[in-house]
Amino acid sequence: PPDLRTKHSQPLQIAEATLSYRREEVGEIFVFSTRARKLIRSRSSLTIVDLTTPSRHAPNETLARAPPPRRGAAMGIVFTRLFSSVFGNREARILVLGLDNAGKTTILYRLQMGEVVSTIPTIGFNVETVQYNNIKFQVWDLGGQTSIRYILYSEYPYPKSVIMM
Ligand SMILES: Nc1nc2c(ncn2[C@@H]2O[C@H](COP(=O)(O)OP(=O)(O)OP(=O)(O)O)[C@@H](O)[C@H]2O)c(=O)[nH]1
Ligand SMILES: [Mg+2]
Repeated sequence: PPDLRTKHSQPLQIAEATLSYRREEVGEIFVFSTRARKLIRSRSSLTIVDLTTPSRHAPNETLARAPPPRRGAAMGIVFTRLFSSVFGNREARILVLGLDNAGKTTILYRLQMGEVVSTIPTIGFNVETVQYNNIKFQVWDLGGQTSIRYILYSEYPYPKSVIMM
């Protein structure tokens, strides 16, 4: 696994939360902003986000939400394009990272089952294989609560891609 404690550390603006992140030259990152409701894609390198640095917000306030997006059509198209363009027919492992209450588990089960299910805060992680069109991917959804972030992220097997929420 990448060592999250090395390399450059720069501020990253995500949904009004200023986080500290460290860059690893391994792949790509996809940042899905629930607030801006858009996907920001960086082709240059995978950025593994170290969320152990406290933000200026309390955890549950950090991603204060805009009104709920219309789930369904728009998001489906976004993810179809995203995963088709990147993975083709291959299997891929994807890591979903983000602060607690950001909507990571919701996205995982929305992708897998096509509907929004009610969630509870994730202790540990969820791993699901999601078949989406002709793409099969293994999604690791890691709990975002402060006390478990660092250990899980640093022990996580090397991912192909990251969805940061
Ligand atoms: N309004 C709104 N609420 C959302 C959205 N996505 C998720 N939620 C709600 O936000 C709450 C937290 O969602 P989760 O998916 O459990 O968040 P999480 O990132 O998995 O949180 P942890 O497991 O604690 O890291 C739930 O009540 C969801 O129903 C969204 O796009 N809009
Ligand atoms: Mg969760």
